[in-house]
Amino acid sequence: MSTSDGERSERTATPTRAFVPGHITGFFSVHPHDDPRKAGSRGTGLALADGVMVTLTPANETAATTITLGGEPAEMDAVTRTLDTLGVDAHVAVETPLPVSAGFGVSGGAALGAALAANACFDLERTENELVGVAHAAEVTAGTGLGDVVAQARGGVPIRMEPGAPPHGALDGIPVRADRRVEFVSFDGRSTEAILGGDTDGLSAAGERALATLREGPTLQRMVSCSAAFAREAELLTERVETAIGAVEAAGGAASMAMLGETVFALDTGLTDAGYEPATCTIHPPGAGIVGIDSR
Ligand SMILES: Nc1ncnc2c1ncn2[C@@H]1O[C@H](COP(=O)(O)OP(=O)(O)OP(=O)(O)O)[C@@H](O)[C@H]1O
Ligand SMILES: CC(C)(CO)[C@@H](O)C(=O)[O-]
Repeated sequence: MSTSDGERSERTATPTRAFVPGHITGFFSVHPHDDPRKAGSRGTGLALADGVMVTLTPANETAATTITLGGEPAEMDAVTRTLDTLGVDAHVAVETPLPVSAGFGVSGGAALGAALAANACFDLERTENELVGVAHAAEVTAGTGLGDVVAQARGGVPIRMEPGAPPHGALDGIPVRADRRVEFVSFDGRSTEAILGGDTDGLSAAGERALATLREGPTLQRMVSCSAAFAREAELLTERVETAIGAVEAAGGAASMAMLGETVFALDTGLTDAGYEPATCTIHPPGAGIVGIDSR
């Protein structure tokens, strides 16, 4: 029996929270398509225990969707489009310890968190794949990402074998320990929209080569070395990123650049051993999900 509108609104007044892991892309290739659910990227990345917490509160009947990032009013096209597609208006509070526009997938995380929280809060009765599809399409259309949402929904060390949201895309992954340490230093942000809006042919060719090499021996170590080869071939490195990756490698570690930000990530204590003072984090094997109701 379907739920009546009255019953539905009774069950909707409570704020709902979703957690989405951060996601560093190591390498990627761009695969456009007219249907944003089929568009996306191939590549690989790391899902991180530092992520995006989204608290969604239904807007009252006259109010439109509003977003805050770290308590400040913010525009996030991917989030707005997600809620528009789901046909709901809400206040979306996004909290994250990660820097925005620095290669950690904050916009994709906010969109996916909003989709999951809206589904619970408004009793929308969508499946996980449907919600991932809505958030992925919103992120692709906004121009802020191609593969973060599907990777964040999965967790761990996802390999994006085929582009797009379910059922179009295909994901695999590299098995890793849950508490595997990752370090990062973020020098500056970089506009994902600007890079994706430019010529991506050379970058995509380098991404396809990196994926082929990774598939010959899919390990975490190789994921990072393929990422470093990609970053160099795609000519995305800035001087300070190149210097930091070189310093980690010289100290015997593995590092690369987080796409798309001026950020270096390293396995274990790679950046510390090279003399940097990095932020530390761990790989997060589970994917995104609802974490509870905010009863305040
Ligand atoms: N203070 C802010 N700094 C940067 N971006 C902001 C800010 N507030 C809102 N935004 C919005 O957040 C989104 C950031 O998307 P972007 O894809 O650049 O970053 P990301 O998702 O954190 O990382 P990446 O795509 O590099 O992994 C954009 O839609 C931008 O308009
Ligand atoms: C385009 C991208 C690097 C932006 O973070 C990511 O979404 C990806 O790997 O598709």
